[in-house]
Amino acid sequence: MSIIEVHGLTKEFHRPRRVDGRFGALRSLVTRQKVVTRAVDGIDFRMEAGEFVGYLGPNGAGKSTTIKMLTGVLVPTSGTVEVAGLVPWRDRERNARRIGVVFGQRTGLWWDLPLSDSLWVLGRLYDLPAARYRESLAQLAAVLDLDGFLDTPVRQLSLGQRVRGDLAAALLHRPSVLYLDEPTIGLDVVTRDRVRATLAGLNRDFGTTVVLTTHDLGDVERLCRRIVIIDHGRMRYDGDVAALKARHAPYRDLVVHVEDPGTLPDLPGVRRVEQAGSRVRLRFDPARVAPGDVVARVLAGQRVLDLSVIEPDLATVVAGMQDELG
Ligand SMILES: Nc1ncnc2c1ncn2[C@@H]1O[C@H](COP(=O)(O)OP(=O)(O)OP(=O)(O)O)[C@@H](O)[C@H]1O
Repeated sequence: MSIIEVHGLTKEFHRPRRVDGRFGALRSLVTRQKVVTRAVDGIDFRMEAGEFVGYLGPNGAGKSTTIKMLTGVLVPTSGTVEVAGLVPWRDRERNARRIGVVFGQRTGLWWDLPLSDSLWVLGRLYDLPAARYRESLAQLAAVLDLDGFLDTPVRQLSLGQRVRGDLAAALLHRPSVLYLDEPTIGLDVVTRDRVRATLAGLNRDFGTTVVLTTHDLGDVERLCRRIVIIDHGRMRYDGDVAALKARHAPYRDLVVHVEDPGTLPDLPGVRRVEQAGSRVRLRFDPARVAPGDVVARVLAGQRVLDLSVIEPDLATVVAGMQDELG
C-alpha cells in the first residue's frame, strides 16, 4: 500500500471581484461576483514508503496549496488524499503525529527558548514517554550535530543551526512522512551541502518518506530520484530525473580548450554551440553518437589543453520544459 495516495485533488479559492472606480473598495465588499482561482486542478499521484520525491513547479503553480492539503491545513474542493491511511484534514491531530513539516523560511521553534527547551515542549505536546524522548533526542543530536548549540536560544542560532533545529523538531516524534519546503534557502554552500547530506541520511537510515518542495534544483539533483512537476495546478511530469533529462534534453556537451579552435574538424552529428576564445562547446546526442568517438576525434590531431563532458543539469531541463509549455 502506498503511504500517500492522491486522486483528482482540486482546490479552488474564491474571492470577491474587485470593482474599480468610485467607492470601488466598498462595492467590492458587497458584490456577489467572485473570482475563482483553481490553484490545484485534478492531481493524481502515489508515493511509496521510503521515497524521496521532489515536488516542483514555477511560482504560483500550486505546490504550497497541495502540501497544505496533504498536511491537513486546507480542505480540498474535490478529490481525495490519504496519508498513512488517514484523511489529513478530517483527522488533523492523528495526522500531525505521523508527519513532520519544515519550512526553510520560518521556524516552528520558540524564538526565546534554548533549542533544548523547544524540543522538550514538543516532546510533551507529542506525549512522548521520557525514555523515548531521550532516545530520539540523542539520536537526532548525533545525526544533526546539535550538541554545540542545544542550550542556545533559537534567536541566537545561525540559519544553518536553526534549520538543523527545525529538522530535529520535525523528526522528534519519528514521523513516517516529512514535508520540506525550501529547506536550504539562504544557506551558504557548505551548510547547504551538510543539510542535504543529513536529509539523504534521514531518508536512508530512518526510511522516512520525504516530499521536498524547492526552487533549488541542486537539492533535487542531489536528493530525489523521482520528481513531480506541476504548472497552473496541473501535473506535467511524474517520473525519474534521468528519464526527464533523456526526454527533454537528450544531449551531452563536450567542452574543449584547444590551442587553435579553427583546426577542430566538423563531425557528423556534432554541433558547435558556443565558442569563446580557445574554449569550444560541442553538442551531440549520446544515443546517436558515442561520446568516446567524439572525444577520440577531437583529441586526434589537436593540442587539447582541457576537456570535459557535461550532461544538462535539471535547471536547464526544467527551464526548457517551461518554455515548451509557454
Ligand atoms: N489563500 C488563497 N486565496 C486565494 N488564492 C490563493 C490562496 N493561496 C494561493 N492562492 C493562489 O493559488 C495559486 C497557487 O499558489 P501556491 O502558493 O500553491 O503556489 P506555489 O507553487 O506554492 O508558488 P511559490 O513557488 O511561489 O510558493 C496562485 O495563483 C495563488 O495566488
